[in-house]
Amino acid sequence: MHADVRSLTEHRAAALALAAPLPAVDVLLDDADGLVLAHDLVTDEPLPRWDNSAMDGYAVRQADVTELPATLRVVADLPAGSADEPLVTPGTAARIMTGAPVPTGADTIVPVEATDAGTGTVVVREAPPAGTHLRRAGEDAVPGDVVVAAGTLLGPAAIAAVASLGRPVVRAHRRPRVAVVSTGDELVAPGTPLRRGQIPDSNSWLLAAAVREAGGIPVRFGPVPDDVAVLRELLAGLDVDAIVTSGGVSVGAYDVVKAALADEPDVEFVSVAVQPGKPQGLGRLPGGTPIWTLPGNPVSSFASFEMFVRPAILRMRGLRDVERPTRQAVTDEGWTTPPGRAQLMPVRWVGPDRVVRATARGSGSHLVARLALAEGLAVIPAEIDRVAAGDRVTVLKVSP
Ligand SMILES: Nc1nc2c(c(=O)[nH]1)N[C@H]1C(S)=C(S)[C@@H](COP(=O)(O)OP(=O)(O)OC[C@H]3O[C@@H](n4cnc5c(N)ncnc54)[C@H](O)[C@@H]3O)O[C@H]1N2
Ligand code: MOO
Repeated sequence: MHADVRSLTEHRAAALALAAPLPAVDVLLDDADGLVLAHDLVTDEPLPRWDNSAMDGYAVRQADVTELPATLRVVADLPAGSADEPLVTPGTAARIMTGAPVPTGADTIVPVEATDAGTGTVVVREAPPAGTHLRRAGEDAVPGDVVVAAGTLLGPAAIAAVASLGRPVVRAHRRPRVAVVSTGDELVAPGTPLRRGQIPDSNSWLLAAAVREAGGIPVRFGPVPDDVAVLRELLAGLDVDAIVTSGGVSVGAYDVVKAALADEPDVEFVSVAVQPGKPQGLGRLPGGTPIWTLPGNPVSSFASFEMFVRPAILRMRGLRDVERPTRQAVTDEGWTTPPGRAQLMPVRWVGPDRVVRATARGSGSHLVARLALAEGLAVIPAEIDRVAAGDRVTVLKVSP
């Protein structure tokens, strides 16, 4: 392998090394969904906070219901939320609803279905063993327990756990704001009439959606012309956490991204032994903002984002696991792969463990329309020159 060619793994590590979890901020629970908790959330109270009833029924003393039927005097009525603290003495019961604190003296809950549902007195026909239908203080968590660990993605269940501790605010990593800049004189906004040579910009939309899907906040620019001064000015004025560009990084005469960043000491341009996605750049701008410069071919942009940018965004959000799930599959068809380069082949499922290429035309980096069929990227190692029908491949699951 040529000295300035990097392996997919090496470039991925370099891309990820640019990212660190963003600072934590206080976030209202309403806004916490999808953020990542920045510290262990420890309870200082038991959960449940007190013994409470798991059933609508009667709180009784077990000794009073050993012989059945038993008639007990009802001394209290305890809906959920009741602050009453009655005493259940021998021969008495308290009517109680699910969630109400169990009164002192009672050790058993008799469901209403096992009684005559009386309010002055109650006849108990059947009684469960002592302790039944009682939800004990601390059986969910005791003081000092980590209820939600740092690094947890705050989904519905984790947010419920936070709320149940009585915390209206959590400290979570803020989402990265990621500028997406597509470059190329040939590009116009979708909807603009095309003259010969022009095409609609699709990468800024692709990358903005990919940033959002990765949990970042995209700030989309594009298309930016092949003008070094314009691009430099745009990049210098950005107030974001990271930047992704598309286009202008190969060896063409008008490769604007490469030209604009050529003198940046902390930005490097390399060839990566992968197809699609060979020409790549990455590094930091003078203020420290990480930048990944992806090739302009749409499938190359897509695959490069998957490999190099998505994991970095996940890390900035505070996630520890930044990998896509993979699945082993058998391919129903064969294809050739470029010698000495790993291949990222867009595939779709044709059975639970079987894939074919998303398009029969393969991994061609311009096949943007057919890219929409891709459900995964088969990652074919650089040493493999040919994939045969029936071969096992590792598939990165990229569709939601
Ligand atoms: N002589 C060589 N030519 C090329 C090489 C090489 O090694 N030697 N590498 C090829 C590979 S591989 C790739 S990938 C591309 C990467 O080129 P750039 O990153 O400089 O991208 P552009 O030249 O700007 O564009 C390439 C292609 O993609 C289209 N494009 C660009 N931006 C968008 C966009 N936002 N939306 C839709 N389509 C876009 C553009 O029109 C070009 O067709 O270089 C090869 N060439
Ligand atoms: O490596 Mo390029 O990304 O194939 O078209």
